[in-house]
Amino acid sequence: MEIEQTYLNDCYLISPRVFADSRGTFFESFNKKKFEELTGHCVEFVQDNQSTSQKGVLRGLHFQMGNFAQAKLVRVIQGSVLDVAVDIRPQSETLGQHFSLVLSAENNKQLYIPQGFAHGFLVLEDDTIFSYKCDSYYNKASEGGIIYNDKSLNIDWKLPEDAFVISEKDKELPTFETLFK
Ligand SMILES: Cc1cn([C@H]2C[C@H](O)[C@@H](COP(=O)(O)OP(=O)(O)O[C@H]3O[C@@H](C)C(=O)[C@@H](O)[C@H]3O)O2)c(=O)[nH]c1=O
Repeated sequence: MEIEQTYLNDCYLISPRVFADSRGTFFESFNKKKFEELTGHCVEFVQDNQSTSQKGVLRGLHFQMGNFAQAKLVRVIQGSVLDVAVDIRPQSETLGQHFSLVLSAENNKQLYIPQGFAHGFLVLEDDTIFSYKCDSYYNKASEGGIIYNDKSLNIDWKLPEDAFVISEKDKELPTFETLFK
């Protein structure tokens, strides 16, 4: 397993070591001890989530507030997404900045998104399966979000917006400025 710090503090890119043989492949999708040794961060994941989506689906940008803030370890099991993590920690030097990358079943990359970030992804292939671990339980009352096309965040989603499929809830999300005014 290789872990690289991204330019956003505490946000890590993880590349598992993949073993291939005549049967297929094997890799450790999570190893708590190695993760903690390599990042210096203690993690206690309590919930695993999985979603399936068709090409063009955009989920996000989401976070949970207060005591229900969630760190997430995200990956793609089938297909591919453009994954985006936005630093919304009020005291952070990189407040409002984001990190994005393609996560796919082919590259097996994972992103560790710490608490205090908003997260979203755009699905790049039909029948994509997205899987993630969270260190805090889902709590509907603590859900927050930012509109995906927020002007100040300026995220390049790489595909034309008119093809996006977005939930009614996500279309109504506030701007970054509204949250941080
Ligand atoms: C996130 C979540 C949703 N649900 C329910 C609520 C709702 O009826 C249904 C679908 O929920 P949503 O529309 O919020 O699903 P989705 O838009 O996929 O939400 C997810 O988006 C990505 C970007 C994230 O980062 C996640 O943390 C999560 O917020 O599933 C749970 O029961 N547990 C959960 O942990």
